[in-house]
This record gives sequence, C-alpha cells and structure tokens, in this order.
Amino acid sequence: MRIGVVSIFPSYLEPMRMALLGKAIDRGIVALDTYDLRDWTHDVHRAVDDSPYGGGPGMVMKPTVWGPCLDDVCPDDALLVVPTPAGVPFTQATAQAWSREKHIVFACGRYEGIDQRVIDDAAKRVRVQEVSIGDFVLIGGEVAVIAMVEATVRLIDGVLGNASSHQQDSFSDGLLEGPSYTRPPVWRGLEVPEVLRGGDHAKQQQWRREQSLARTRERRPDLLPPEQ
Ligand SMILES: Nc1ncccc1[N+](=O)[O-]
Repeated sequence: MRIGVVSIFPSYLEPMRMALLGKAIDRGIVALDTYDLRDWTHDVHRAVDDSPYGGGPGMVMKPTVWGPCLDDVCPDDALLVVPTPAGVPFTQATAQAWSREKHIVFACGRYEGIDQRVIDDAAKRVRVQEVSIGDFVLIGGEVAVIAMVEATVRLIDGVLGNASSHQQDSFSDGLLEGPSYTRPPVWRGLEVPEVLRGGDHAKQQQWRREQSLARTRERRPDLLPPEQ
C-alpha cells in the first residue's frame, strides 16, 4: 500500500515511521510519502489560508494551493481522504475496507478546514471520503491521519506478527473486547479468573463472549446486536 499525506507540518507525521508502522515501511509492505503543502504556495509569504467568505471565526485553506498539490500527489486511482470533524465516522469497517486499497492520500486541513471546492473539484477525478475519528475538534487532521493509518495498516497481512490477533480485536465481532490477563496468577491480592488458568478452551471461549457482552452492554449498548 502506498500512503501519501499532505500537511503544513509534515514532521508531525514522523511517528508513523517508528515501531510497527516503521517496520512495515522498511519491509516494503507500506510506502509513506509526506508532502509539505507550502511547497505549492506561490507567494513570498507562502500563504496557505485566507479569511472565510461570509465572515465567521478562523481561516480557510486556499483552493489555489490545495488544487495544484492534489493534482500532483493524488493519482486518479487513489482514494483521497479528508479528515474532518464534519466527516462520516471512521470505524473498524472503514479500516478493513481501506486495508485493501493500493494508494490512499490524506489531505490534512488546519484552521477552519479546506475550501469546499477543493473537495468538489477532486471528486470529479478521484474517490473522496471526508471522515471523522470522533466527536471532538482537533487542531488539525494530522493526529487523525496517524490514528487511521495505524488502524488500517495493522490489518494488512504481514504487518502484525501474529496474524490472528486482529481477528480478535474489539469490534471484529462487533463487540468490545473483554479483559486480558498475564502472569503472575495473583497480583496485589487480585486473581486471574480461574477459567482462564484452566485448560477448557470451550469454557474459556464462552467466558470471553460473556465478558464481551457484559462490557459492551455497560459501555457501548449501541453496539449490542438486537437480540442481546
Ligand atoms: N476531529 C477532528 N478534528 C479536526 C480535524 C480532523 C478531525 N477528525 O476527526 O478527522
């Protein structure tokens, strides 16, 4: 998978070159290109934003800068993703779908966002998705990109050492993952549940399912299947 990220703070994206994502890049499973939007500015101040039509707070990012940038970095067969609090929710299902893409380009907006015509113009040529990672407002899209890239790339075969681990993710069966334990069997007077210390895998699977349902009922009743 090829990943392109456009930002006015490309160094903000350096964490993606570390740890497991960094290894996926080193092993050629993922190629990461980061671009500085200011390289597409054409004035001495390298301006990327301007005041909004119709008034309102903050600044809007200029179409005359974003347009030429996306023309250069986002080919027709790529998926263009624009992180925004006004986007469609990003979920594990989104990550699953994106993990099968060949090329994803992320456009990180800051200030009050990007002039809508940039997205409308790009949509004539490429598939565009405006997505949100949650109901809160970040300063820019970079942190959202790191989160979404991590959720997506970890699903690509070969990235996680133990392939089955993402099959047992939270959300992979639609429920929250239950509690996990490791040695010692007793720690500060707290015991690992007996069923997990035994060898009855069928009982352990049943216990895990019950724990998932209980946790989902308590924390995310919206995820419960209708009959539960
Ligand atoms: N929540 C967000 N706030 C700012 C930019 C992007 C965002 N998002 O969720 O993708």
